[in-house]
Amino acid sequence: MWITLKSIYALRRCSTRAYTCFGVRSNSLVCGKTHPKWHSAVSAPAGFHSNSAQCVSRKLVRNGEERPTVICIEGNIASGKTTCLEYFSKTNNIEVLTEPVAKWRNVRGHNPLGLMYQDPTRWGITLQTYVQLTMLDRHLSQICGPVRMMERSIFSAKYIFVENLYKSGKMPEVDFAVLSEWFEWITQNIALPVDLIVYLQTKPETCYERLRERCREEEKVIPMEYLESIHQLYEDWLIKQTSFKVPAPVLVISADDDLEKMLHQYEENKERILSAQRT
Ligand SMILES: Nc1ncnc2c1ncn2[C@@H]1O[C@H](COP(=O)(O)OP(=O)(O)O)[C@@H](O)[C@H]1O
Ligand SMILES: Nc1ccn([C@H]2C[C@H](O)[C@@H](COP(=O)(O)O)O2)c(=O)n1
Repeated sequence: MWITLKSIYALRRCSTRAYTCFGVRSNSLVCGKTHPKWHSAVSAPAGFHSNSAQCVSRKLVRNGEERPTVICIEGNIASGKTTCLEYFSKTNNIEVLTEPVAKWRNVRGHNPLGLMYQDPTRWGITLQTYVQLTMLDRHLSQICGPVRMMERSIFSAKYIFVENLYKSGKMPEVDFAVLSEWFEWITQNIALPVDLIVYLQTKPETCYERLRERCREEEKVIPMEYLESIHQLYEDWLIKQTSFKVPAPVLVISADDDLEKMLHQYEENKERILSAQRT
């Protein structure tokens, strides 16, 4: 099975078992340099699903590059994540990666985000499959500085949005099963390090107001209950820490305040955020 990834990887082998063919390809242009096309042609153990315990760690990792500190900004829809990233983008040596919403609104002329809001049962799987792919691409994209700040993560895509669709009865079980299989394969086989999660904690009411103000066409149908469900899932994941594994320490920033106060809070927390320790 050949897999094409955008970044460079080497397969860290930790077992002396015989391997069959498993390749990783890179075709990306990085800071002006083109990387060799093919990297690492090693293989997965036969039947790796059933005997994966024999291979303690065989994740795909970057090839000799020093990795940056990775900080993910998490929060409800319209909680202020992009605005927060805009603030940090003015700081030297921080690479800011916003969510690829433009792609979710236009993939080869189709709008899976809009379709999902119109008919979540039919199109939830379509949007979330694409979100998973594009978020993976974000996590794996080439390093351009010592600190990377990302809007959300592949983890919240699954633990919050896919979970919400499924739990609310809007995603068929088979769609959820397929997405879960993909997610588990990805996270078990590819190293996706996160060093700090900054959770912008808001009341759902605040998000509702900001959503109305932002007025994104596809989101006009979002009711308050949707924001409440997303809020609850975030709280269970990052505050109570009772639902899913939290991949990094969490810094909670209360984000209901007006813009001026928020910018002040970001300034105050800047050192703490940027000095996140690599795990
Ligand atoms: N602290 C704030 N007070 C009032 N409005 C805000 C604040 N932060 C962001 N906004 C506005 O709310 C909307 C959503 O913010 P945005 O940063 O796009 O949220 P997200 O990226 O989390 O969806 C935008 O119109 C933005 O200008
Ligand atoms: N996995 C995801 C991630 C995001 N969305 C939706 C929610 C919003 O309508 C839009 C962008 O989110 P924002 O950055 O504004 O919080 O994408 C989703 O449905 N599934």
